[in-house]
Amino acid sequence: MSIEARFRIDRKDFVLDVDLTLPDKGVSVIFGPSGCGKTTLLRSISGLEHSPEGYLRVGDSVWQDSQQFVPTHKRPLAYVFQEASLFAHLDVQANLEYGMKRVPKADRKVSLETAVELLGIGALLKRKANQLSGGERQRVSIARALAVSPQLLLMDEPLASLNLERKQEIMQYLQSLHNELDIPIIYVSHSLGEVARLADHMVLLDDGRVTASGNVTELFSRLDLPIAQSHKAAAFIQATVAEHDEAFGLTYLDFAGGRLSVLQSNLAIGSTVKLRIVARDVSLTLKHQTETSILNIFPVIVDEIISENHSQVMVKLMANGVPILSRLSLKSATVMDLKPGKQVYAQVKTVALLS
Ligand SMILES: Nc1ncnc2c1ncn2[C@@H]1O[C@H](COP(=O)(O)OP(=O)(O)OP(=O)(O)O)[C@@H](O)[C@H]1O
Repeated sequence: MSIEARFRIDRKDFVLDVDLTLPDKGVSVIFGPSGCGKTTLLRSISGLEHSPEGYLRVGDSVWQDSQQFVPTHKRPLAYVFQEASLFAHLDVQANLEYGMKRVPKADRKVSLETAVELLGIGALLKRKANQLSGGERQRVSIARALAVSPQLLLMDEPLASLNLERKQEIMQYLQSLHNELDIPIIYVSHSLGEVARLADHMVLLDDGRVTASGNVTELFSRLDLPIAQSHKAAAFIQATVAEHDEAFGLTYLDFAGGRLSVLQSNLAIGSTVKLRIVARDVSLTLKHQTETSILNIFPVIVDEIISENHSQVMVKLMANGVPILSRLSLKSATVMDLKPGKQVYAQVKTVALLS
């Protein structure tokens, strides 16, 4: 089953007009510039915004159609905002129990203990909410959202008010939520870093309209979308931890297109990881080079080339079906006579391990 959402909200200077199908598993990120309607879309899903002609189905439950509009408080969802909104005078435990008590026992799929453990807040339970740091407050808000065992979790830039260090820390908790819970998450963000680490599905929103919606790996490698034109353009791939090489301090990762190495990690053999390969770190050669310091080399087929400006091109490559991007000078592309269908070798300078 999926999530199906159709809304039209008319405001004086802004129209949200969307027709979306989202997976009912994993994290779907709504991504777009400030003012494009991300929060309005999330509010429409929650029922805080009423689009008269709207339609919303989550799995097999219809929350809105021409006959009915389930009010927000009756929708089995949880909403995490940018700023944590906890009861300042209550301790963390009481804050967590507050929402949970409204949920009938039979519907409690996430126990308080699980929520506490997933967000690492066991040591904070007796602390008053106004004695927490910003990052701790946000972790408690997320745990409180989980404790109501929602069928859908909505998160509106939950990391926006935190500094980089706190962001990284909470991101780890969000990743483990994603791995361990079966609750679909719709997550608003305007950070490509968050999208890269958390998203399975991405919706690009621009001026109230959906410009693309699909699997993250696929959207990041689409040359017609603005993400491929940003200086951070990158490919995201899944790989499996194959081997640790103690002698050289490396870990080998296998993906459909070959074997990659990263600095040795303590990841379990056989576990799945997400990797980022930035387009400007990928160079191409016509022959397999052996006299090079670059370790990560694999064959690829040129799929598409677009010119970015008068001196630079972006090349989409396929490594046995896995898209990889390479940003090159126009001169290199011309000298190598790159064209769709040509087989070349990708040399990757840096592979970043995201999870
Ligand atoms: N209550 C409101 N009344 C009228 N216009 C509003 C209201 N809330 C938002 N808007 C306008 O609707 C448009 C979409 O706003 P929205 O908050 O959904 O964008 P956003 O993509 O979430 O932005 P940001 O990333 O800055 O949070 C904007 O033009 C905004 O000014």
